[in-house]
Amino acid sequence: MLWLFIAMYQLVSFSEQKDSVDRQRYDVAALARAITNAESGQRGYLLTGHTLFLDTMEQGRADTHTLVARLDSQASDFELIRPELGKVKQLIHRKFDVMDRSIQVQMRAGSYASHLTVSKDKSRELMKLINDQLAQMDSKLQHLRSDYAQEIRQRVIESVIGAVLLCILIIGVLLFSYRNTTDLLGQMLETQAVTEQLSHQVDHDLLTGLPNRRSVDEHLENVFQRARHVSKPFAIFFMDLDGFKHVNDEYGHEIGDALLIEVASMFQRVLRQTDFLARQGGDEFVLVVGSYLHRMELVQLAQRLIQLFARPVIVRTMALNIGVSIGIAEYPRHGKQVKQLLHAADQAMYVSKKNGKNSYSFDGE
Ligand SMILES: Nc1nc2c(ncn2[C@@H]2O[C@H](COP(=O)(O)OP(=O)(O)OP(=O)(O)O)[C@@H](O)[C@H]2O)c(=O)[nH]1
Repeated sequence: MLWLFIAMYQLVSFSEQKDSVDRQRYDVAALARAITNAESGQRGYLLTGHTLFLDTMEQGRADTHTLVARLDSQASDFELIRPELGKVKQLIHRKFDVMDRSIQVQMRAGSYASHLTVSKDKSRELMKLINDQLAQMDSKLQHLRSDYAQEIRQRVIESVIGAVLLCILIIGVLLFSYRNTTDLLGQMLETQAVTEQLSHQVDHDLLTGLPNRRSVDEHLENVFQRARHVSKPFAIFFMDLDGFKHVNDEYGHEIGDALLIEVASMFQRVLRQTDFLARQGGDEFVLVVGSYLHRMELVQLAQRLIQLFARPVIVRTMALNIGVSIGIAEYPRHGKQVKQLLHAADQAMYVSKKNGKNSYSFDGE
């Protein structure tokens, strides 16, 4: 990570230095042009005598001074060209000296003077020396530029490798944390499933899967509160199987268990979704009819339940003859409290037993 950071920092730094070298080379080339312009102005004046050319010469001189000053100020960054720059400054000074003198002679002579040929040769020689120094400067700068370009290439490669490694690292970390998260999620789901199973076991009968006695109390309390609020009746069916002990005694507890499971599903098949069926214990079941309009509905339901046992119940190819005795208590007719109603339904069930079993009775009737 630190390596990538350093490589990128150096990449930016070398790019800036390369740009700086390019600017320096541009100035060197511009300096050569500025001196040539000044010289052209001088020649133009010497040949034609037009002072207009003196302006060109002065412009060239001014540009030359500006560029020399700029190269000088930047030379601290480019120590390697300082010797050539020093020589160029001296040569330029001499060059402009020669040019100025030839102009003054021309002005005084008033026409083309013969000695100007000497001055022209000197000027040419100086220009050649200047150009040689400028060429050397440019060559050094060009070398420096290719060194920087090489460094930049190197840093680009390092940055790309660093970035790829960083990506691999990030992906690795993400995959690792994803795996940990999934494991954690799996454990949480497992814990949740175990918790749900445990809470289901607390409220349900293990054999039949029906709600147990504990749930009956809870459910009845809710139904009772709602019924009190909206002043609507509800009914409790207390159901006890007839002849169940005989099945146990004759075929064993295992068949008795299977019969209880079968009876639970037979009951569920004739009930509505709003009815609540629970196993109270042993061969006793409680049914809460949460909503009905007429007592006749309760009678019909009780008859349907009894009718279920009109034929033997088939359990593992065995035909078992049993029945069901039902006691019914209605709210608010048979009691205004849950306990009272449960007791009333239980009592009514005993009346059915007494009346010959496999029948239903309403409390007190
Ligand atoms: N197989 C099995 N038997 C159970 C279970 N719980 C209670 N019993 C038995 O169920 C029987 C219930 O007794 P009773 O209600 O007197 O039997 P019954 O033959 O239906 O008698 P009546 O109600 O008078 O008709 C007892 O023998 C209990 O041991 C159970 O979970 N599985």
